[in-house]
Amino acid sequence: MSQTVTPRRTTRSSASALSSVPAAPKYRPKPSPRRQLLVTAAAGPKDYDSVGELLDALPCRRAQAMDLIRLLVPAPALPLMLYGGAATGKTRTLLLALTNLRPSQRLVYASLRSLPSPRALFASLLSQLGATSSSTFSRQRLPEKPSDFISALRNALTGIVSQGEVVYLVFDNLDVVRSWDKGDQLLTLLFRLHDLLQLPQVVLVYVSSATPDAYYSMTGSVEPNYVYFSDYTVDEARDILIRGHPNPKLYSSFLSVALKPLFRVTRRVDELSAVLEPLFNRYSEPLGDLKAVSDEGIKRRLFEHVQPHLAVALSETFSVPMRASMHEIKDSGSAGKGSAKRQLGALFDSTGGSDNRKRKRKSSQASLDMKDTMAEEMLMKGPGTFPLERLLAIFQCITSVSEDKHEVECADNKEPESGMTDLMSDVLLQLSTLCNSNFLSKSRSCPLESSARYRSNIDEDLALKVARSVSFPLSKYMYRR
Ligand SMILES: Nc1ncnc2c1ncn2[C@@H]1O[C@H](COP(=O)(O)OP(=O)(O)OP(=O)(O)O)[C@@H](O)[C@H]1O
Repeated sequence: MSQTVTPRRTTRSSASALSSVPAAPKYRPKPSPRRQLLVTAAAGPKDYDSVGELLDALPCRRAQAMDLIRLLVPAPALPLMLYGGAATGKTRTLLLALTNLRPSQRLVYASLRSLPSPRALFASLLSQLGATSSSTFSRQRLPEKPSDFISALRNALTGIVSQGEVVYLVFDNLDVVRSWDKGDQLLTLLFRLHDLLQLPQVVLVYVSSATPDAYYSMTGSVEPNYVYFSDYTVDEARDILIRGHPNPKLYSSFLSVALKPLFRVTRRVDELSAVLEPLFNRYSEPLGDLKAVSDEGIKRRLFEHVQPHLAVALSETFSVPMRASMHEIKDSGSAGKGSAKRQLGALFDSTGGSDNRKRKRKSSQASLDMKDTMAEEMLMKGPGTFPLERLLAIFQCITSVSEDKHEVECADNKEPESGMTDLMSDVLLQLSTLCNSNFLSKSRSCPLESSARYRSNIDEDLALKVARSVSFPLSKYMYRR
């Protein structure tokens, strides 16, 4: 029965309608009878229970799971793209939805984040399809050229689908490919696979933290169906964390004090769970054998007990992993250091670093008033964007200040402070980590410069805390009107 169902083809506008469906089950309209039928059809005769179990295992991702079950039904199924921010449950939902489909299916899964090159990707796919173990492909003869890869892939897939199996070919963390050498060419190839393979029993699934717009210039001839994974709200994160907890009542009262501050630092439910678990043990310590909070007084006592540990957890969650030693940072040379330091005082202002002191001296009361109004307007607009060069310049200044302090400490035979010794120079890696964790977001590029611009999503308090953790005197350099 499921074979005859052809999934609806979404357009970009219907995709955005999809994306606007709230993730929380309570807001989702009841599925129509037709939709329920499709779900049951996809799940197979005895599987209604397992669809329920599947949805239970995916708190706050009910809408996406239902869409996936419907859209993954073979065949022919159009390619599918799952997109949304980091750790929004894309992989988890997809893999669980796939396990819920009929048994005669083959999953070929490539996480591009863990593969270093196109060649490694080709090798992984072919080996999962059993093609590399056959006499036709020895390890030395793995295809280098895309055309050889396509023909090897088609051969391997044809053998499998001719035996009645459906193959799901999943490309997870697709956005990573954009940073590969000739990544655009590979992406074009991956998006054209549907046309190149011409195998309706092969369902292509792309998973990306970048939005579909990021791939406009390289889309294939068939537009995929889209499923959007919105960021979790704090309430959704709370629902996910409480699910399956052995003491949900006490955990819930703990989360009411601990979750919000941590949620400002990370929205990843896996990270939150890891940080919260030991804190919860601390929180419940004063209760002894008691399993619940009986009144507000006890609640307050428990909060006071956990508060210092929460503060430590917050500062630990802020600290960025650091790898390189100060010796590596010294490679940037001392010649540029002086000039970098001279600029430092103006770098954190809201004007992009332009010096407006001279003009200020001359300003009349009217122009001061106008400036105040503009400042207010800027505040209302929120943080502006900045180019990568500006971030690099700030980073260089921070490392040069840290380096100087380190040198003074060494000269005084003092033990250097820990944060100072390991500021790393790999700023691009940090930039990507910051973007992935939503501390920075990539904004639209400037039409004149045509280079990417970034926006900081953190507030001043957090910036000051991070600066403290690396002993950088940020407040000295903050621009105040
Ligand atoms: N709704 C949820 N219920 C339970 N766990 C979840 C949920 N959403 C995410 N997680 C957990 O968060 C972690 C990240 O989830 P997952 O890898 O599916 O996210 P993703 O969107 O694919 O992330 P990325 O884009 O970084 O690859 C996993 O440990 C996963 O189990």
